[in-house]
Amino acid sequence: MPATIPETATPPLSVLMRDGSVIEHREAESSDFMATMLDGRVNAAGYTAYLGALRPVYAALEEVGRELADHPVAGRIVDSRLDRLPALEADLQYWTARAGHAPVEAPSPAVVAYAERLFETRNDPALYVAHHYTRYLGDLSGGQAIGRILGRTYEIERGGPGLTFYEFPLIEKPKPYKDGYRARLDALPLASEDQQRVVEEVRLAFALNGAVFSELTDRLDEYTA
Ligand code: HEM
Repeated sequence: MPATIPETATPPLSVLMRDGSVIEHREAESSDFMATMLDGRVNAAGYTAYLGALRPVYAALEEVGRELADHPVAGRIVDSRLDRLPALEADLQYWTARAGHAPVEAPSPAVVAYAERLFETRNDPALYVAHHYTRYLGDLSGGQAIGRILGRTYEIERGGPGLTFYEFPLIEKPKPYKDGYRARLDALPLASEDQQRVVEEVRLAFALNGAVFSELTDRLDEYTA
C-alpha cells in the first residue's frame, strides 16, 4: 500500500511574511548606521538625519493609509493609532535644536525611491500591507528596544522630548496589539499568489530601508561624535 503523503497546510500570511524576511531583517539590524546608533555613537546631527530620512517615508505611508482606510484588504490593517508622523515631526524639532541645524537639504535618492514605491501601492493595495507591516510591526517590536537604548545614549527619559517616536500612547500594550495585527493579516482575503506578492514586497520594503541606512552609513564620519 502506498504511503499517504500528508497534506502540508500553507502557513498563515503573518508567518510567511516573518519567515520570508528573516535574512533581510538581519541585514537591516546589522547595517553600520544601525549598529553604530545602537552602540551609542551616533551624534545629534546623525539622529537628526535619520529622522529627516524617515519623515517623507512616514508621510507617504500615512497619506496612502488614509486613502486606503476603506479598502477591503488594506483597510483591515490601517489604524490611525499607529500614526508616527506627528511624533516624528515633534522629535525632529527637538533634534534640529539640539544639533544646531536642520537635517540634510532635499530628500536623498533612497528616500525618494522608498516614498515613490509607497505611493505606487495606491494602485495595488495588497502590496501596501507589506509596507505597513514592515515599518509599524518593526516599530512595535525591535523599535521599542531601540527607543530604550537611545534614551540611555542621549540621556532622555522614556517618551521624553526627542524620543516620542517610540511611544504609542493610543496602544495599550504592543504584545496583544501585535497578536491582533497578525490575526488580521492571517484573515485577509488574499489568494495564495497575492500572498506571495505580499511576501516579496516585504523583502523589497526591507531593501528600501537598507538603501536609506546605507546612505546614512556613507556619512557616518559626520554622524559620529
Ligand atoms: C538594529 C535594529 C533592529 C533590531 C535590534 C530589531 C529587533 C527586532 C526584534 C527583537 C524583533 C522581534 C520582537 C518580537 O518578536 O516581538 C523584531 C521584529 C521585527 N522587526 Fe526588527 N529590529 C531592528 C530593525 C528593524 C528594521 C530596520 C525593520 C524594518 C524597517 C524591522 C522590522 C521588523 C518587523 C517587521 C518585525 C516583526 C516580525 C514579525 O514578528 O513578524 N526591524 N525586530
